[in-house]
Amino acid sequence: MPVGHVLEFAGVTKRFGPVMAVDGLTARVEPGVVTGFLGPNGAGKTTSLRILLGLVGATSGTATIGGKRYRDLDHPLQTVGAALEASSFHPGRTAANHLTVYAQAAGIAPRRVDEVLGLVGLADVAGRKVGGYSLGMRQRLGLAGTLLGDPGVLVLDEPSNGLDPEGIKWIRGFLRELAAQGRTVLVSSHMLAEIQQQADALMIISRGRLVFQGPLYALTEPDEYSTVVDAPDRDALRAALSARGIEFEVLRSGLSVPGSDPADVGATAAAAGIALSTLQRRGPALEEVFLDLVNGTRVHSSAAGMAPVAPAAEVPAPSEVPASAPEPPGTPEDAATLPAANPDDPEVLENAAALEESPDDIPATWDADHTKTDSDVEADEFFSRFDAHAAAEAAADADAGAAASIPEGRATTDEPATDESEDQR
Ligand SMILES: Nc1ncnc2c1ncn2[C@@H]1O[C@H](COP(=O)(O)OP(=O)(O)OP(=O)(O)O)[C@@H](O)[C@H]1O
Repeated sequence: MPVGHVLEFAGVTKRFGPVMAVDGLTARVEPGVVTGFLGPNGAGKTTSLRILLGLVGATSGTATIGGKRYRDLDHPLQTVGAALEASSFHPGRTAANHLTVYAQAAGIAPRRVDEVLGLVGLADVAGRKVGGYSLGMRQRLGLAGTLLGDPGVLVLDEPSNGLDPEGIKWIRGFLRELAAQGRTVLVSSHMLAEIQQQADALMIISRGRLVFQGPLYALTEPDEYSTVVDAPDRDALRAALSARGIEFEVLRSGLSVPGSDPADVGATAAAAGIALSTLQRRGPALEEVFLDLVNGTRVHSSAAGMAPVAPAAEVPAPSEVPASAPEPPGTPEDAATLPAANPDDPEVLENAAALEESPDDIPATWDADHTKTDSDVEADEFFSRFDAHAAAEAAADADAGAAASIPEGRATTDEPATDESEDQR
């Protein structure tokens, strides 16, 4: 069974020129539960996750997985599965083909591709090109990719985006199951209503700063709750509460007793022989609490002193932002995330060559609907580095006179491909 790890953000700060994307984020994510990473658009969630995954360097502070930075992990793909965008797949490749490339590059057995596609409900469409997939299907494929290495940590950026209600229900159960197996599951979202259904614990950020961390129920304080009680004989109920010195407000729907426990109110009514028609606990609307936290009008003790105090300045578009500390190309983080390819494997080379497919192979919907995102660029970079690596290795082998010893099987995998799987891929 995969082992979950604690994720730790320690004073993480990231500046993009004048934009403070993440501002001293200190938080801890525990295994065994689904943790929601919540914040409005532009709050700094994706940047924090990218720092955790070594895709971008922090200006200061550290983010670790089981005490190690991503680049120091011995087996990154078997430790962390991450999906930061649903659309970072090449539209001209099939789902199975895509995952096969990743699996081969990481030395993961090809049968795992079929397993994970089955787990996310894509087995029947594994042979279809991803360009024809709906957003929800691409989300499922992203999730399948994260599971390839059977990792103990899952980091998912807005995984419910584009899912229909049935898909949302499915992913909720699926993530809970993964967490129940002891994995660490961190899921970002900008919608409380969505994360409320999925997560047991919450980390909320606003303008790059932590404004809450803890279990969902701790979002509100116990004294913010009241008991709403009513009886067919409301006058008798009022008299019984008053006789005990219990203060209440009169609502249309009954009597509201602030800061009380429904059990105590019920016992008072029972002692006076009053039958009740309503006995309910009511709290503040979580959506209001969330908005107050992100607007800075409510400060929670879990993030005391860290909440934003002033409205954010207008944020320039990324393209207008001069990079004060540009990321060096080919950082050690990049190298660590690039699994070694086996250049001798004919299928690896064939897969790499498939990327050069004619644009006619790409469904028209892709061109019409899709704008290239950072993640697409990352995917392209991944494959181009993959190709370059394979070509360099092949050239080195040829120089050494090793070309004649090209193996026929898959040196990076532990089982031969079947005819069926070859056809599908
Ligand atoms: N590469 C970049 N260059 C400049 N600014 C950036 C870059 N990436 C992010 N930002 C800025 O950093 C801030 C945080 O962005 P980030 O994408 O982390 O937020 P988010 O919480 O994930 O938002 P969303 O929910 O909209 O995805 C935003 O102001 C954003 O414009």
